[in-house]
Amino acid sequence: MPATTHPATIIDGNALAAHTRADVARRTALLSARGLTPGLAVVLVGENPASEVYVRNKVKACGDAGLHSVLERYPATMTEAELLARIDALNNDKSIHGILVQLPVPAHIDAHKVIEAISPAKDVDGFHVSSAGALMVGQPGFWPCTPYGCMKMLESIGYNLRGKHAVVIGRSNIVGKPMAMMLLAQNATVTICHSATADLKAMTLQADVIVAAVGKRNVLTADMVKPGAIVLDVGMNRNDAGKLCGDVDYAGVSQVAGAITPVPGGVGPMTIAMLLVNTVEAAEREAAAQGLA
Ligand SMILES: Nc1nc2c(c(=O)[nH]1)N[C@@H](CN(C=O)c1ccc(C(=O)N[C@@H](CCC(=O)O)C(=O)O)cc1)CN2
Repeated sequence: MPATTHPATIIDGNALAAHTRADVARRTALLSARGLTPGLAVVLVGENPASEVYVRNKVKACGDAGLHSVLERYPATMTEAELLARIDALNNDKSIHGILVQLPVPAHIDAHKVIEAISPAKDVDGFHVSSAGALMVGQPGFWPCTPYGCMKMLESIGYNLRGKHAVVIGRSNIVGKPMAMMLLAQNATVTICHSATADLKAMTLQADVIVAAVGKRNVLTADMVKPGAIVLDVGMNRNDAGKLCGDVDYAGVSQVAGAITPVPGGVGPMTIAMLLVNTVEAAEREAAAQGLA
């Protein structure tokens, strides 16, 4: 058994998201007073029940913060060409500053092609190759909402990443890779682990910060965590009782870690809050381009 310290500080994603959304509401009010209301288009193709919840929450969060939003829902039979045509129309819609296509899309649609069709200026998910490239080279651009939210959570506890060892478990384009880039930009030493990592425990035991983003429960257990480490759980899974849980064995790890994010109520709410931040940012850039700033 690992040495037990004391229960970890819980990083409350709901509270931080509420605070972040209040700041978005303030920025939105300033823009609206100048005649430019930030607008988000959310496109959902098919009937994935989890996606239905997420897009509803995104639209509600927009309304609560004073943003304009449109939800475009299409049947799973929508063709890729039809979806690309809708994105083209939204790219040219002056009332829309941010566009997202909820993932996953049905199998007959190429998600990469769809993401690349979104104008980089409206890519508030931060998934476009231009956005990924900008993050990689430290240029202004939109950061993917989930890792961006993780960075805000670290900031909220005043954590200084300089010289710290961060281990990211997972190498997806929308979480693991951008997460590693963001940690690196803050001068952390970063290790990316994945399904072919020979000895995951040997890696995580060295980590001051661990981000678990695999999509599999109990990927990180208490014996894999150095006492006092910061643990961010990006996973969204169901346990045997059907209850929502993350990638981390929360009960065990929270006895060893210095701080930890819960699931639910951790990184998830921050994903939506950072989407609003990116959308208001896109609108602010447009306002500046129009000389309204
Ligand atoms: N176009 C996108 N698609 C997807 C993204 C994304 O950022 N852009 N991320 C995920 C889903 N997602 C947002 O879209 C998301 C997932 C979970 C949550 C959240 O708040 N979860 C709650 C629990 C919700 C529940 O009870 O089911 C929590 O963790 O507290 C927000 C957003 C994949 N697709």
